[in-house]
Amino acid sequence: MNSENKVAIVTGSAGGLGKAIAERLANDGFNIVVQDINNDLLLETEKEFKEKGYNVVSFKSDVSKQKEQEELVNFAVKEFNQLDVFVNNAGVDAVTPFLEIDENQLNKLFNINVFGTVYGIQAAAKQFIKQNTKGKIINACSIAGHESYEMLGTYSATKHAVRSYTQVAAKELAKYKINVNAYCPGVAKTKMWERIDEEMVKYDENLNPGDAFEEFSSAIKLGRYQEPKDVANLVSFLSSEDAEYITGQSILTDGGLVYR
Ligand SMILES: NC(=O)c1ccc[n+]([C@@H]2O[C@H](COP(=O)([O-])OP(=O)(O)OC[C@H]3O[C@@H](n4cnc5c(N)ncnc54)[C@H](O)[C@@H]3O)[C@@H](O)[C@H]2O)c1
Ligand SMILES: CC(=O)[C@H](C)O
Repeated sequence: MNSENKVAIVTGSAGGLGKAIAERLANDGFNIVVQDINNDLLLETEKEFKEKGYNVVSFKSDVSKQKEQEELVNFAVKEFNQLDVFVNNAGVDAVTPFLEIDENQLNKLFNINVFGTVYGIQAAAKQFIKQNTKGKIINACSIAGHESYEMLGTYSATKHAVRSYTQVAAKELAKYKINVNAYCPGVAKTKMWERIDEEMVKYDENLNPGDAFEEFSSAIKLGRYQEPKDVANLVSFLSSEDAEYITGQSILTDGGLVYR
């Protein structure tokens, strides 16, 4: 294995936090595989990154399919010969009162946020074991993995499950020198929060567009909402040798919102 040319996969990286994470890891010197289900946006991001001089390839797939997570890892290894970091970033949201949670919502959110993360951990870990190298797996959790939010019940439950799988995978995979951690962002202005705000406003006649986002953000002690680069900074650290002695942790990066 070539320690000069480390390779990272970032799922859900056509936009939002995943794109910022992929760009930061590229600047850290990683060869990057960007992955997303949104092919148009994915190709745009790949083109933009290539123009910036990053060593990047793209793979369109659905993280909720076990076989496609395996194919993603195989693709990375075919392109770059090895895998060092796998970031399970892809995720989806849903906003409803508890009494309106239905089968479709449960299936969609658990399939992508939870099953997708499990399949990603498995595919990456099997590759690290085959390579006989250390490896780092980093999952997208959330403040909602530490605290359960009204109107975000299913989403919060999926992020609690991600925290749980992060712990158990860290325990079981430690013997292979695989670190498994998670990042827990707070409130970042991505497409996800645009959708959450839009839905929350629909359910509350006292809210105007932008109010739900402002309400959540107003509790942040450092006085500003999260930028994608704040999240990328943490993922960069968790991907580095400096994080070698950290495993099983779901680390908050939220500007002072949830205290654990
Ligand atoms: N934005 C926030 O404030 C915030 C806070 C805490 C945690 N998070 C978590 O961070 C991660 C990224 O969030 P974001 O705000 O960038 O979201 P986003 O919606 O802006 O981007 C998510 C990306 O994932 C992709 N995706 C969705 N389903 C997919 C699938 N089945 N397979 C592959 N790709 C898929 C989307 O196409 C999109 O490009 C998510 O896991 C989210 O839960 C976000
Ligand atoms: C979207 C998210 O995870 C938090 C609730 O901001």
